[in-house]
Amino acid sequence: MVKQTIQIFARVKPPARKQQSGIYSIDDDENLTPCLEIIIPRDLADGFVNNKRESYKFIFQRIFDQDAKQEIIFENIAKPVAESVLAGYNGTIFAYGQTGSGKTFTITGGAERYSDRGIIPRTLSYIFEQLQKDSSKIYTTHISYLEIYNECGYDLLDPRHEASRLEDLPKVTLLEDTDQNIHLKNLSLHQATNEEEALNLLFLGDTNRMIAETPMNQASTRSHCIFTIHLSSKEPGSATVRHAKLHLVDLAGSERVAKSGVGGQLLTEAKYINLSLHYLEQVIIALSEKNRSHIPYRNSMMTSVLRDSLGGNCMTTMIATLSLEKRNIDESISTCRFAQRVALIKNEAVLNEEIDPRSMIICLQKEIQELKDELALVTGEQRTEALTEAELLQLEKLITSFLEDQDPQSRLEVGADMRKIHHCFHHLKKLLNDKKILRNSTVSSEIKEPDCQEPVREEEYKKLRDLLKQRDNEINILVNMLKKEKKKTQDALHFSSVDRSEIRLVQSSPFPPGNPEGQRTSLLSAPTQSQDCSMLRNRSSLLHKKSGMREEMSLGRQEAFEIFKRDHADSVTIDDNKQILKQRFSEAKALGESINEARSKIGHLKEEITRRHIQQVALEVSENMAFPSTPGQEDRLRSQLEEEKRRYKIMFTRLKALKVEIEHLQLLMDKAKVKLQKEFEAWWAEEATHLQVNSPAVNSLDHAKPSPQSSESQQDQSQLLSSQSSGGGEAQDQGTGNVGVCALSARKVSPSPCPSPRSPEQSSTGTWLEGRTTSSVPLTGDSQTDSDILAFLKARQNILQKKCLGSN
Ligand SMILES: Nc1ncnc2c1ncn2[C@@H]1O[C@H](COP(=O)(O)OP(=O)(O)OP(=O)(O)O)[C@@H](O)[C@H]1O
Repeated sequence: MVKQTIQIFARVKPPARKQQSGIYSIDDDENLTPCLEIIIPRDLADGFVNNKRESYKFIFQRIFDQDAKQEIIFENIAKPVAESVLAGYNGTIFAYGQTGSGKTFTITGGAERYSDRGIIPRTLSYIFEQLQKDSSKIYTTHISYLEIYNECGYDLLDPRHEASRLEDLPKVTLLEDTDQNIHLKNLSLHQATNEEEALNLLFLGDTNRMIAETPMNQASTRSHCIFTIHLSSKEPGSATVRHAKLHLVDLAGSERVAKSGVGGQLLTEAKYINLSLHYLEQVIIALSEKNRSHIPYRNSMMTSVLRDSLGGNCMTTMIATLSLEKRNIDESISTCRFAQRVALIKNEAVLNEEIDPRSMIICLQKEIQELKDELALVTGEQRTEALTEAELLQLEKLITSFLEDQDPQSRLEVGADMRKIHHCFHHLKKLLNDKKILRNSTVSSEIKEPDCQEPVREEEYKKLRDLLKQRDNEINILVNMLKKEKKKTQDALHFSSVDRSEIRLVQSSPFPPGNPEGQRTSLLSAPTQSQDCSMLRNRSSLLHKKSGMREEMSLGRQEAFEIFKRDHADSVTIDDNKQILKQRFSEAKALGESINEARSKIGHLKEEITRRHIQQVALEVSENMAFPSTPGQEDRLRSQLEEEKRRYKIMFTRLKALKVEIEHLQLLMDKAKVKLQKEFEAWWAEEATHLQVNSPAVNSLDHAKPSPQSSESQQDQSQLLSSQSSGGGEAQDQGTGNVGVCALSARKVSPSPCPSPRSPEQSSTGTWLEGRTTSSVPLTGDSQTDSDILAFLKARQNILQKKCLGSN
């Protein structure tokens, strides 16, 4: 058992804007306990008569200032917890802090750069790396991802679900067994056999979370997310299994409301906006008070799920995330105070071992049989009828195989039947006697043998002796040769088995340049390819389904999306990541080629060394004399071989790291795309509604719909579409009099007066609907599509207007 208080760390987020100095200071003298001092600016402190304190000090295990990199956070906070999980203890890391203070950044990571990976992906990477290294145990890893919003649990990893709202995800409920253990009903567990599979699950959960988020529920701020790695380990042949869980928790924003509103005191206790955080605080207070017998875990779902992590069987770590800006001072002090209380909580972590039921059943069945046999013997329940011929034959076979078995532990199992036991003894006696007689007869014949032989001459003896000696020498040489060859084969086998698993990745090169998406599967090792493909399929269909995006976009909508994408702030990140991906792919391709070269060089060198060896030994055997080997040449070959192996290892390690980076970048890009599409859909819907509300013409379109279009108008329409899709220089077209049809249409659609000049024809026709609607606006007759077209035209016009304004 390991007794430990909850470890508390603080992380200060870099400020969004240039920070006024002097709000906090960190004292992290190595010999002292690290201390964070928050200094209240004078103007704030003066305003509160009752609270003249100007600074607050808080002690933490360690404080990470603004410049602390994600890697440092992982190494210092998460790695020790991951290590205890690998040893079989439960672990929890939770981030606590106000909205925007960096909880998600710390736990999951930033969405822009690979180096911004947070604790979850880094921990997965570390755990799978360790599992690969340890061949003494059989490990199984499962992942679950739970979101708690408004006291309801949702399974973020349900792959079948095509939810676009949080409420559509499977609901997770709590069940408590008679031993008061909490079980989560409906929370799916997914096996992950390697890092990639686990990362795909993280991506699936994050995407579900993002898609389900609406401005109303603001899931990231108001909900808690618990990503759990379930690890089981077992030694081969043993019935004991160890189970450990690692919860990585991103809590909701810890904002409070002041009890007495504006006039209230700064820094006094205030209520949480989020109810389950309020219950979490109650649990923490109860646990930190001595002699409290009742701990109110059951008040909320989150405290019930994290029951073991808080004052139970778990190694728990809290990260207080702080956004130390002037306006956040009170929230930051609340966070630190909360952490100080948490630090008082003692946990007792034990190894969670249990007996594997299947192995247990086999052991018990064997024991029962043995006991039954013993009982039959003791109670004298014996059979009297003679054994049949078949039974006797069967018994003799058993005895033969028992005698032939080299294992000293082997047993002759005949059951609790005295007839069989007696027959065994008889048969063994018979065998023994037969052997004795045989031996006697051989010895007597051996003694007689010399009598029948002629006396051998002295000379012949000498010759034979020499020949024997020579043969002995030959045999010795050959045996040595054989031993060396055997060792080499073993080495080669070992190396090639390492190679095979490693090079699988290299062999699946080449990486066709310029198509990063298509390269994803080529980077995956063979056994997981099918799984990954299905993951990818899931992922891409998720992009469409989850974002509510139609599989097929109309041309207009596509064009609007292109413009939207181009102007979106995230497009820079996506482009940057695309560039980085391209670079990484070409680096991986080059590395793959070099690795293949190194591998074939290693093969040639090995062949050369073996060939030389065989030649030399063969020469020695045939000439019956030792030839001095040429050590210079062989040493040279060997050192070349070592050098190539070293080079190979270095390149391979780099390729592996590249592979992980590429996978991660692809996930980041996928995520960014989902976000972009989601935002586009929202904007599109908003534009369409706006248009429908503002323009009576759209409503009247429904009535005009069924009129079949003339071939002329159809031609108009196709011209219109082609001009739309050619895109680009609409703004210039306006000025040349060669007005683009879209621009013209857009002017017509606009419910508000367009800033661009109207043609006399347009002025005379009045509103856009009058007269020319169906011939110049590309309507299809389908109300949904038509409203899409109109929304697009409107949006397009808005953009053009903005552009005009911008250029003016
Ligand atoms: N240490 C950091 N370094 C760089 N950027 C950071 C850091 N911490 C947070 N950020 C950035 O600050 C923003 C807010 O962070 P984040 O979303 O992690 O906050 P949060 O506490 O999870 O908020 P919420 O409670 O709303 O989920 C993000 O854009 C994030 O990338």
